[in-house]
Amino acid sequence: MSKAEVGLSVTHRRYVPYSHAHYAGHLVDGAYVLGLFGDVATEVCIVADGDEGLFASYSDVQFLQPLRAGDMVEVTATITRVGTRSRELGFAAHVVCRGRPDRSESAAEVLAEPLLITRATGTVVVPVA
Ligand SMILES: C/C=C/C(=O)SCCNC(=O)CCNC(=O)[C@H](O)C(C)(C)COP(=O)(O)OP(=O)(O)OC[C@H]1O[C@@H](n2cnc3c(N)ncnc32)[C@H](O)[C@@H]1OP(=O)(O)O
Repeated sequence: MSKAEVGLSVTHRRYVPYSHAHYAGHLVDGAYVLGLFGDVATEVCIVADGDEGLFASYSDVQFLQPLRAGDMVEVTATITRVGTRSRELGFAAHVVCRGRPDRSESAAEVLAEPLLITRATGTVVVPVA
């Protein structure tokens, strides 16, 4: 039986390796964050419906701030609508720690406030219960 309900959420936290730097200033491509959203959506589907689910579409994606190699990023997916087999999810990615190369090569700090870098809305589809 489905446990899907509005408000159910899952959070993942991950270090962004320097191997993923893609642009000047060690910026990471936007697709990297969408990959993280896919992973956290998968766990939502498992928790709610006992299946990995399939990502059907994004209705909105906003890249609000850059993500950089060396960041510690937290991604959250929250169910915002429950259909028969579809579940609409709201996504947010926040940087919680960031490097301080001005201090030393490996210096880094916890940000005073998590920095919202990406927001999205998407729909996953699960099998019939
Ligand atoms: C968790 C993350 C996983 C991934 O990242 S997987 C990798 C990327 N995704 C894929 O490869 C998926 C490829 N797409 C598909 O296989 C199919 O395409 C779907 C399984 C997603 C849907 O196909 P079908 O099962 O035949 O859909 P239907 O029976 O027409 O509709 C079932 C429910 O799904 C909603 N829906 C279908 N397509 C979309 C869409 N494009 N955007 C939003 N919703 C969609 C409908 O409305 C309905 O909803 P209601 O059950 O609540 O009534």
